[in-house]
Amino acid sequence: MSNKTIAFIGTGNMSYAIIGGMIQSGFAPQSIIATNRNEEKLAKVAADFKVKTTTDNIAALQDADVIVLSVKPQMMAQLCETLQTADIDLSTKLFVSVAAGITVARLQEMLGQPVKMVRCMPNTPSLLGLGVSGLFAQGLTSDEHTFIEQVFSSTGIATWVETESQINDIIAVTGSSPAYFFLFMEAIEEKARALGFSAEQARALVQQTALGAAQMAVSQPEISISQLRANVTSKGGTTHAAVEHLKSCNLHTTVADAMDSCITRAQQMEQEL
Ligand SMILES: NC(=O)C1=CN([C@@H]2O[C@H](COP(=O)(O)OP(=O)(O)OC[C@H]3O[C@@H](n4cnc5c(N)ncnc54)[C@H](O)[C@@H]3O)[C@@H](O)[C@H]2O)C=CC1
Ligand SMILES: O=C(O)[C@@H]1CCC=N1
Repeated sequence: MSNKTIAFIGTGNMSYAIIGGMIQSGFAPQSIIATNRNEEKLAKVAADFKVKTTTDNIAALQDADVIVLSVKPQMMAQLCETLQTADIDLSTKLFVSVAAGITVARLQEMLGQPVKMVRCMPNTPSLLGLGVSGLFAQGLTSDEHTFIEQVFSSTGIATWVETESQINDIIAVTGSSPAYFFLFMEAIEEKARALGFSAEQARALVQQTALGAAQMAVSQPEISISQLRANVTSKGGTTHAAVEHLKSCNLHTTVADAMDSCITRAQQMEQEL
């Protein structure tokens, strides 16, 4: 494993998940710095992962080789302004932004110089080593490329895209999509409760079924997902009735439209921020 130090600036949900995945896969806690302006959030990261923590972004910037910018997109300009005014040579650092809707060119503008920048679009299952991260960068050394790949493949699957605009597609397909699955689970859970199952039973039933379905897809790559569905669906049976209802409500089109809304929103943010 590389001896680079990596700092996560703005360690909230997403960076917590990435750090968790890194620690689980063997990164040394002392090579990771987590910052937040909120001491309570840092106390949890320190207790859970034993990484270094600080509320001082500039100290983290000073001490790290790789800087992951992980604040909400709307907070990014303000953060970059403080980093830019620190008396530190930013050209010696490798930056990674996990923010949706801010281009490399705009991030460089926010930092006041053409720093080396990786766009990364991770997702929260990274915490369990089951994440997906889309990566885009230009001009990395092979050492930098290897390090970034080590970090993000430690949290699950890491996949490089050729054009920056594909990062917006990755948001729709994997960055935001855990929420689509949770929404579907919420809907089943809600109906299970309406049918009389206790809250505890409803939760256990829905999560075990989601896990089982995902695990069946993962463990049998030779079987298409639509075939796995067909295997549950007896002709003229109960599943058929439910699936036909979902199809009659245009589920496929609805999902595709939702993913287009996700991409459109990322493009709008690129203009706004
Ligand atoms: N949550 C998700 O599923 C995903 C999020 N992202 C991206 O990750 C970024 C962070 O999102 P979340 O982790 O969900 O947000 P979050 O709000 O949970 O975390 C951001 C943290 O940054 C801290 N913060 C804000 N300004 C700061 C500053 N100047 N210095 C130090 N700390 C500061 C906040 O206290 C907060 O805890 C966003 O840009 C988002 O687009 C990307 C992929 C998935
Ligand atoms: O909702 C968002 O904007 C972020 C990016 C992908 C997941 N969460």
